Amino acid sequence: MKEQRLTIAVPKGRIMGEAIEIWRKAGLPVPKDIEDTRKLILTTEDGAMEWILAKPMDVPTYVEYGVADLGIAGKDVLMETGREVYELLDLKISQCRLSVAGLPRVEPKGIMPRIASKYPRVAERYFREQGKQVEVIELHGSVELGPIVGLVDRIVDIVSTGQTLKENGLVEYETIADISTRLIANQVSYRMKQAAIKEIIERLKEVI
Ligand SMILES: Nc1ncnc2c1ncn2[C@@H]1O[C@H](COP(=O)(O)OP(=O)(O)OP(=O)(O)O)[C@@H](O)[C@H]1O
Ligand SMILES: O=P(O)(O)OC[C@H]1O[C@H](OP(=O)(O)OP(=O)(O)O)[C@H](O)[C@@H]1O
Repeated sequence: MKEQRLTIAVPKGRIMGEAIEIWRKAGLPVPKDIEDTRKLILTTEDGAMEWILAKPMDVPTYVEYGVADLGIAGKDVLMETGREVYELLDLKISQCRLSVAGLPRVEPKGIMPRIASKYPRVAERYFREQGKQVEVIELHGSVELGPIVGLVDRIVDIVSTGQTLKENGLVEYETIADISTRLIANQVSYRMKQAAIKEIIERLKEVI
């Protein structure tokens, strides 16, 4: 594996813990001190892999441009960014769904209902495919606030346990997609570093 040193873009935040766990279970090297450092680039002790710690939504960007050979990204992020990367493996972690939600028993108003989302492209596409004209308003978090404060009629957001919706008096109307975390690759790296990448895939497959 030494001749084929790999760089992987890993999302900071909730996926990272689970990704580290699956990586360790597969017997793959994880940089020392990864859980308690502010450093953004870390190398494994054997020098075989470099880990770039990125914002979840930015992981496919590093991979498409080839500064990372591999990446770990939610299907939601892949759907939203539409980056040209190969999706190699479903890691089956951080499982959730992307849904349409809103206040109970309240129908969308007007000819252009408003939709709030951290996923504006996914939301646009979903309603367009349904033949519905909507105005999508991009928010960067706490999206559930949207319908409560009267900003929007509906939200498109991640639902996992449903607790956030419930505690904020919202209900789920439709599921757009089931979401889980994927291993992705740069298209050129996948060809040039095939041996090292395949070894990682095989080891991960054994523990998924
Ligand atoms: N409640 C949840 N339960 C399970 N998985 C989730 C949940 N929310 C998000 N995810 C998955 O985890 C990924 C990363 O979520 P995380 O909250 O760390 O990112 P983020 O909100 O985009 O982070 P940041 O706000 O720091 O950019 C998402 O892209 C999605 O695939
Ligand atoms: O169904 P649940 O288990 O309650 O999980 C769903 C919540 O988790 C995510 O939010 P996150 O914690 O990432 O915060 P955010 O609103 O800042 O994105 C998502 O955007 C929902 O708000």
